[in-house]
Parts: sequence; structure tokens; C-alpha cells
Amino acid sequence: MDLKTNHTAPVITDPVPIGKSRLGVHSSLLPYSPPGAVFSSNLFLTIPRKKTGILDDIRSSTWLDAMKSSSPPHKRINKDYNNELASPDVDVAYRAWMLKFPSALGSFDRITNFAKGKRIALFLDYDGTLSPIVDNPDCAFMHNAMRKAVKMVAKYFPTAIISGRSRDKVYEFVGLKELYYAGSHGMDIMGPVRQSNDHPNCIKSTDKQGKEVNLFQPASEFLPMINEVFSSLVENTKEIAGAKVENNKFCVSVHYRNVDEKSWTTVAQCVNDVIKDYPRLRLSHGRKVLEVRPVIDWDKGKAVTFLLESLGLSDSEDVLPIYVGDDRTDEDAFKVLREGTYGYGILVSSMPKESNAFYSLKDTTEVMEFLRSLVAWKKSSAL
Ligand SMILES: O=P(O)(O)OC[C@H]1O[C@H](O[C@H]2O[C@H](CO)[C@@H](O)[C@H](O)[C@H]2O)[C@H](O)[C@@H](O)[C@@H]1O
Repeated sequence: MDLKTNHTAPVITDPVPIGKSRLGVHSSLLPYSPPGAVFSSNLFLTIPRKKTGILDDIRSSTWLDAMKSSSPPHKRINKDYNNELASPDVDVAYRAWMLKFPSALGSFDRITNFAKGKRIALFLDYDGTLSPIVDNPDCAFMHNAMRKAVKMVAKYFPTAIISGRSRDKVYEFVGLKELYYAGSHGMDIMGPVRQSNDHPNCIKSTDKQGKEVNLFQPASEFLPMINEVFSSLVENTKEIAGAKVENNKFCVSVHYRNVDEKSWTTVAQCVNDVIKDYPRLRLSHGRKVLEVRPVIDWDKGKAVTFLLESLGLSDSEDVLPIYVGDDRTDEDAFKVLREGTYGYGILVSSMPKESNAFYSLKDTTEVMEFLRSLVAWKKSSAL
């Protein structure tokens, strides 16, 4: 099979239109299961190539629409969004949306009633969930108040952060040793050592404190390829003002948040020029970011399941997993919890968005409030 001709990396397109059945899962929410994908016996996916040319795809409105819709301008959310919410139309739309995705704060009693007699396991995304979206990805710092809330919640509930960032980078931002960390969208998990953890990609290692841990890296063989692609992407995008390439270890992010909209097609073209020669890599959309990742059957949902097993918490009767996240990649985790009907996904969004989550929180401030409420509830129920 010629792997180089006519190959187009599959791309996740627009979010699901508002109004689609909440239980229906749109294909754009299934980043690792593009139409026609075939699962092989290991973690790899075989994806049939499209017949259309790569250039046609990138210049099509689908690409640009996906790039435009990938994230609302964060300044509008931070500064003017409250004013915008005050406008009757937006307010009505958001309120209608909240009937489908009620506030996790407003529904707190309902959540904790369901949690009675169960162990809550908490999974948190980083960007847009624990830290507000900012222009410079290197400056997405977490506020101290949020760090304190996460530290407290981890004291009472097993807590893991599952991020698209590299595991080291997210640890550097969060700086709490009492958590479990999964980087590269779940492709790099540091979890507890378990006797029964005999997964082929698990190796014993030690954490920064010298404690024995389990390292799970299902895409480890992609490391040289990812580094090569990272260098090519840096080279190819260096003339595009505002473009930034980030090495997330097992995946690469190409940011276009600070690129003039007129040059977004150029960004997409540069990325495709590089990855067209790598049929084992694929492309997905995040918040004003194109993400290059290995074509393996692994995502944040699989990472949640893996961590629950590693923590000895996979007995769904006694455990209530809660996952809080804001991005498309978090949908894989929401979906696992929804389909297993044993946990809650909480979507962080200040705009109506289709999702597999059950509840919503408006922004990082509400996430912090939710974490604090969990701690207060746990303390009071222990009295
Ligand atoms: O899974 P996450 O922890 O949410 O990580 C997803 C991506 O987050 C980062 O990018 C996003 O946040 C940046 C900082 O606020 C923002 O500038 C950018 O536009 C967003 O896409 C991170 O830089 C990426 O590598 C992660 O994949």
C-alpha cells in the first residue's frame, strides 16, 4: 500500500448544532472514530483516505468554519460577555441551553444526594477549566485560590488532571503532588502502582518525589515522529505572524489564536503540508488550535477508565466519577461517563454548546466554587 499518495488526515469539523438530540452523539464528537474507521486488534486505527485533494479540503468553508467556531474570543468572555449576556437574545438562548445542561452549582444537592454512599473520583481538565483561556499558552497560569481549591478537593477525593498539554508542563502549572496527572490528551498517564496493572504499555517509574508509580504511554513509539513533526511545523510556520507551535510530547499543538484571520488558511495549509507524509498522524481542532496526534484508539475517555481501574475504583456501584472540562477532547470523557451511566460530565462553557455532559458551569470561577462546595459537603457529611 502506498502510504504517501492522496492521503488526507481526518479532521474533526464543526460542533454539533444546537437542538440535536442530547443523547445523540454527532460524529464530530467522536474524534477517534471517523466514518469508515476500522479498529485493529491493537490500539491503532485504520482510516480510509479521502479521494479529494488536501488543498481542496483546507480551502473549503468547512475548514475555516471549524477554525472560527473552535473557541469564542476569550476577551469577549472575560470582559464583555457579561454585557452580552445581558442582551435578551443571548440570555434567552443561554437559559434555554441550561435547561438541557443545568448548572452543577444549582444542582449541587441533587449531585451530592446521588453521591451518598459512593466514593467521588474527580477528573479535571486544565486549560479553560482550571485556568482561564489566555492569548499566550505559556502564560496560562492557575490562580492561587484555584490551586488551593484543587489541593483541598484532592485531600478528600482521588483527583486527576487530564490535559492536552505535556504531563510535565501541566504539573509545572499546577504544582500539586497530591494529584494524578495525565498529559497529551491521556496518552501519558502517571498513576499509582497496582499489582493487577498488567497492561503492555505500563512501566514502573518514580515520580518527582521518588515514589514508585506506574507510567502508561500507549503512544511511546511515536515520540521520534512527533519530535520530527514538531521541528517541521516550527520551520513551516515561522513566517506566519502570531503562529505558535507547542510540543506536548505525544502530540503537537499549532496555535492560531494570535494569527490574523486572513492567514488561518495558510496555517492550515502549512500543517497539512507537513502531516500529509505521516499517515499514522491525524489532525483535530481545539480552541483556536490545530492538534497533531497519533492515530491510536486512545483519548481522554479511555484515560478516565484506565485511571479508575488503576485507582481500584472501577466498581461503578460504589463510585461516582465526575469529569469537569471545556473542550472537544473532553467530550470523549463525558461520553464514557454518560454511556456507562455511572458518572457526571460537567461542561465549562459560557455559551450554548452541544455536549455529552450532564451539567454545566459558566467559567473557571464557577469551577472553583464547585470544588469548594464538594469539600464543604464532604466535611459536613463527616460530622
Ligand atoms: O486539555 P487541556 O488542558 O484543555 O489543553 C488543551 C490545549 O490547551 C492549551 O491551549 C488552549 O489554552 C491556551 C491558554 O489559555 C490558549 O492560548 C489556546 O488558544 C487554547 O487552545 C494548550 O496550549 C494546548 O497545547 C492544549 O492542547
